[in-house]
Amino acid sequence: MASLTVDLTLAGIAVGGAAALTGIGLVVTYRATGVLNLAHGAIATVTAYALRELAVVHGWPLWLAAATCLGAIAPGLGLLLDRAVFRPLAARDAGPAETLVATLGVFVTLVGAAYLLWGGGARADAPSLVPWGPVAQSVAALSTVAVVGGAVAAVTRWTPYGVRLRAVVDDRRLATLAGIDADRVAAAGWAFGAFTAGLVGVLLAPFLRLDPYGLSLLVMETMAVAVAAGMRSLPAVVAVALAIGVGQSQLTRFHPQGWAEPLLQAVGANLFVVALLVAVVAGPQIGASVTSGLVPVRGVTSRGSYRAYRSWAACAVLFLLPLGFSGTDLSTSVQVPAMAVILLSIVVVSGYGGQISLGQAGYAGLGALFTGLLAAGRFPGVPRLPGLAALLVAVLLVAPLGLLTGGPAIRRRGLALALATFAVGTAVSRFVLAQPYATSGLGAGLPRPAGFSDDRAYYVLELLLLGCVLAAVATMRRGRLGRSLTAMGEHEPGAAAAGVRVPTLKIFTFVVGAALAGLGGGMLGLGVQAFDPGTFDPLYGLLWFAAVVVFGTDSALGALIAAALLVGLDSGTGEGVATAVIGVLAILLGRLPGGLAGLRTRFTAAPAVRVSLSPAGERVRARIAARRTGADRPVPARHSVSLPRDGRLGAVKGTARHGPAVRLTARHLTYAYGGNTAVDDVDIVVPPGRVTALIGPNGAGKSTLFHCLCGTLRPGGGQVLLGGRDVTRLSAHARSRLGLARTFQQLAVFPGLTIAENIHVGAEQGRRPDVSAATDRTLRLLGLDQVRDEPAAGLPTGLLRRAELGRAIAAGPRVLLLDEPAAGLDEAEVAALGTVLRALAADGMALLLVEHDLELVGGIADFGYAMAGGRLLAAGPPAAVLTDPRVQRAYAEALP
Ligand SMILES: Nc1ncnc2c1ncn2[C@@H]1O[C@H](COP(=O)(O)OP(=O)(O)OP(=O)(O)O)[C@@H](O)[C@H]1O
Repeated sequence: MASLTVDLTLAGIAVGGAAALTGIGLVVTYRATGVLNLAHGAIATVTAYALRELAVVHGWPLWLAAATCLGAIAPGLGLLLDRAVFRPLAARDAGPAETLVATLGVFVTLVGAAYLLWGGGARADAPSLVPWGPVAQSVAALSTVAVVGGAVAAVTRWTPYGVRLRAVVDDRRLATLAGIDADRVAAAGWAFGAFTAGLVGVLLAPFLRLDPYGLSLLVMETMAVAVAAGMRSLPAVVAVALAIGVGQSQLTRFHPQGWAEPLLQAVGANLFVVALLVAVVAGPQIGASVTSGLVPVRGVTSRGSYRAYRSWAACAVLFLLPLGFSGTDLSTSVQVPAMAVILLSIVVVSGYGGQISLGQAGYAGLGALFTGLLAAGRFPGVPRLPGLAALLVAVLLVAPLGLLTGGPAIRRRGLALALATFAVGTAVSRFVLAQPYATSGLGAGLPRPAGFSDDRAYYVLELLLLGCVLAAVATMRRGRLGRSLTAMGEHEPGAAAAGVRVPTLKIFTFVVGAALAGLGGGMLGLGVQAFDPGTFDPLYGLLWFAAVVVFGTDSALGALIAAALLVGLDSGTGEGVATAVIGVLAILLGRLPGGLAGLRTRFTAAPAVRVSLSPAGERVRARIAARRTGADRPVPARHSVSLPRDGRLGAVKGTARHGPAVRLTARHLTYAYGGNTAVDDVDIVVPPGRVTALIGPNGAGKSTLFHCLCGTLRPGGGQVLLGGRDVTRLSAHARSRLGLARTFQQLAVFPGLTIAENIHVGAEQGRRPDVSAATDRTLRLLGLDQVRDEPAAGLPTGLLRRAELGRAIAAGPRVLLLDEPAAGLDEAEVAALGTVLRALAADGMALLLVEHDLELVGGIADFGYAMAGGRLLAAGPPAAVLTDPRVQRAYAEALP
């Protein structure tokens, strides 16, 4: 017994050691570059194959092959990735979403390349650098971890590189300004990270299957240890890795009775997946807290244009083409509509809702599994159902499971959400799809619906279902739902401030996404008449996501083309080609803002002879031009876009619609960031019919107080009252529905919507009966009626500030909080803004103005508060506050 315990512990240490190496490599790369390298596992796989190629195929001595692989190939690959992929992204300040897609692209490319070069079968002859036996392996693993971890600690602590690394980690821009070559630091980080990946690959390959997908995925799962350690602490990485490794092997000792045994075995075998799930769902947020749309690539939104109709017609011909083939064997073609429905599920979640989902393969697999079980009469408590009914019931069963990823999405964003959805997809695959108790007997003979048993008839049925899905997806794009989704995807806090019920909408998109993926999976299962868990491997979740992003995340047409490409390439040229092609395209995307959709417009939007278009056509052209340049777009000279100084202020009348005037009150409000108290026992009152100003030097705590008032931060102490109602614990969107509106310091407009649509979003969330009239009135009031149909993307800042203000006031708020509304406006615009704000106050609205423009404050405020160091310094008439010696001293002290 004791020897069993020791043996299992040693085996666990060997696995934990490999996971620790993965974690160390990931953390170092992340700290040096800000990139969580999802391709780590693929680099491990390629290095392991390279070692086998040199030592086994070409007969090199093992030490020479290992030195070449670990000393040259793996770090060289890291350097290549740095130069070719990630440095260009860093140079143009690409967002976390683009970087994530690039790492996925690298992952998919390397896996596809490994597949093409070395085939898909598992290799049992990977050479081992470590003698067999648990003692030797665990000693080797521990000593490697000690050497690598110790070297990293020594380098970061005691060498000039370490100092530079720490400076870059703290503040990359500042470090660069101080003369540090951040690119070299990043290159070293990539080389080291790839070296550790290679080390893990060559250590693990002999003991596991060496196949392109399996090893890559396995190493990816072990990134749980880095995530659990908050991507920071190396000792924590090692401790978590060893604990999971040992726990995993010790679990193999337990053999409970009945259903618990396979479950326990599955938990044991997949403990890293469980740990990843727990770490991303319950652990700290990793990565930047991204506040804008996560998925950068949007297709051309010239919906309704001639070119769009032409593309759709071409696509329809492509999908109808197989029906013209002679014979009845369409066994490959039947996979295309099913795949298209699965990819459309990603379009809904990521393109429309702006949420990253890497786990759609899990839902597709569940759809196929449930369809099979229902059709075979093996679903517990449900009688055997005919094929079509089985498919539809399966969709209904899968839909609520969308909560599995929708739930984490409420609190998680960016990288954390990507990992959470990946972990959910992997867990579904491992705990359900791959379990014999769920799937036995479904390998073959899944019956198609009666009357659709031959390929041709079934293909027609699939086209009908695809048509229904396209119609449903198109309705999601329109009207209030479409605007709310776009707003949420492009600026989540902005959408919440406008009153969009962000958590509900997120759940909704994930539920619809799960239903569609389930439908596509079921169609695929019926199409190939078998349930194969391998078809829904978690890796496909990554590949399908990359494919959708490459063809324009919000483009339904792109999803159809991607589906045809994925199925067609693999069946026509051999498996692995589609993977490699999609991977390369995803990498290229980083070099081509706008994605393939952007590429399309590049060639088609600039005809040699410029034909003059109708006004609508010109708008599309302008929109395309903006996408190509990404620059601020000049506003057409013929438009009058200045703010009205007085003439149109009649439009203000009745702007506030949320009922009687109220005051906003903060009592003893306190907020601390860790140990730093940014707001300290502050009392303020914002009465109706007045402009109240809040001033103070940089770092005074104004923004933090502002966030506590509007609900984006939850104060640590004190109360916020709206009228008599305590709203301290209400979310931002709930406060907005009670009549509290806000603008943002950093512009919060929705670039994918027109100026009028931006304002419409605010008006319709305010539940006004007169949404269109309120939108028109607001456009007039702010002098925006001439640019109402211009897309917001790329318009000048002054106009966008007004559009944001318009969105806030169109909701008919009773209290309006403005965070530096004059930033980016010229003198005339500031003066006109002041006139509008005074008119709003005269109409009964309560306004709070956080502003650095003291002239504006002195000119329009009725009452002023001054803060410094988190506390109120002075309160009273603006002139008195501005000249208060304590306030002047605080400003003087804050000067550099
Ligand atoms: N996200 C954060 N994490 C940690 N500390 C923060 C954070 N945001 C602000 N702080 C700190 O809280 C204090 C108050 O910052 P705050 O941004 O509220 O001041 P402010 O008056 O709005 O400044 P500014 O006019 O420059 O926007 C500062 O010391 C700042 O460094």
